[in-house]
Amino acid sequence: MTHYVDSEVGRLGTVLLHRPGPELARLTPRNNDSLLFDAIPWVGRAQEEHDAFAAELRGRGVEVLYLATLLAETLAVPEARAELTEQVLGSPRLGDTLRRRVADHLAYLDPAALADVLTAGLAHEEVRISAERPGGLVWTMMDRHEFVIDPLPNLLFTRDSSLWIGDRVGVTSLAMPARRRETTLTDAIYRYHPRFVGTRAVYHPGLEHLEGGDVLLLAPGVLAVGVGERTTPAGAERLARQVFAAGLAHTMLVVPIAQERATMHLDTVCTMVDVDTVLMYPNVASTLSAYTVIAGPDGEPRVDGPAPFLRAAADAMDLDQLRVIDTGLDPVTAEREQWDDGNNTLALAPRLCVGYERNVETNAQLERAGIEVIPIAGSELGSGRGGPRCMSCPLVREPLRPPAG
Ligand SMILES: NC(=O)NCCC[C@H](N)C(=O)O
Repeated sequence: MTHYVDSEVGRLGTVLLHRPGPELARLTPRNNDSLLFDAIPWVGRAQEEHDAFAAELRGRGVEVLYLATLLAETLAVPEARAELTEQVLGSPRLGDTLRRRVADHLAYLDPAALADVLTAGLAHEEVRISAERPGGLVWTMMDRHEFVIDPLPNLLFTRDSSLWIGDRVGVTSLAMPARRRETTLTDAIYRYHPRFVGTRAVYHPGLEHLEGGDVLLLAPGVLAVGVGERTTPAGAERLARQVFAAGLAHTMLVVPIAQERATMHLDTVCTMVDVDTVLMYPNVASTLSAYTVIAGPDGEPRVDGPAPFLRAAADAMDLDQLRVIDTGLDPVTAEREQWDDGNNTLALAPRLCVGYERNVETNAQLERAGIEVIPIAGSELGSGRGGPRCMSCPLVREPLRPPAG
């Protein structure tokens, strides 16, 4: 099985999604902020919206892989099961007595049920405690609203926890505590699932912070990496070293973005909709800048700039200029639609993308510019602040440059 991605827009062949499940039902007004959701989603409706998104992809010939299915299949491999179980049991929050109770609880679960616990977490009242099997001091002193294993509601945003560059997978290094455990799951899937045997890695979670939503494959050999609330300058430098050493890219544009929630990743303000066209938040289009990083002769990354992002990108991509489509017509509409992930489109092919239907102005702008938009509902999915690009991790795209050999 060859997985290969060298652009944002080559015809999409295979994508990894996560159908939201019981982990969303863990969200409450007490924990939604720390779990990075802006509201409490209606779980059933979020699932319907997600199923409709997946159906649109399948209807256009895209193979949809589900993270929970891959995880359950991965957990059938004894080494993977042992590793993922040890990881959650290794939490210093548990203490020895509660650790034994949780270990017993997990030991009886079949792979699918264990996958549920690893994604939805384990609530205080779900641990089997009795006079013969006491919870000990930690369990007794715990608030009943606390989790023994934290849920992962942001797994929905598969874009951030892994990414593919060429034929290599990068398992990222997530910055926010609420998301860190996600990469233990993606890492295990790529290392143990039979589908990925022989896959080489270009990044791993022990490295500096880097999130997939910050990485755009502008053209074969040219990456853009946002640096802001999530990805750090050190993460961008590390990725540059890794991709240059592996021969996966020759140029990386490092793009500073505001360190705030509305612009948490580069793909919240800019996505590609054609080989030479980006959809961009107009309030930043003229001010975004970029440092151009290339591999020096000694292998050390060499840094130039900053220069205006659009200029630097066009130069790196060997274009006269990069075509820009604005989201929204006036600043207020633009700000509203950016917040609702208007910029966060998923390209299925050049000039064909998926976008949230609510971003009426943005979608009209795209259509006027000759880009077909497949509108999907996202009133519930969007409560986690992510759109179609955030909710998808492409594993196969038709190459814009055929793979060497
Ligand atoms: N690439 C993206 O912009 N992903 C959206 C992630 C949303 C999630 N609630 C987060 O705060 O990390």
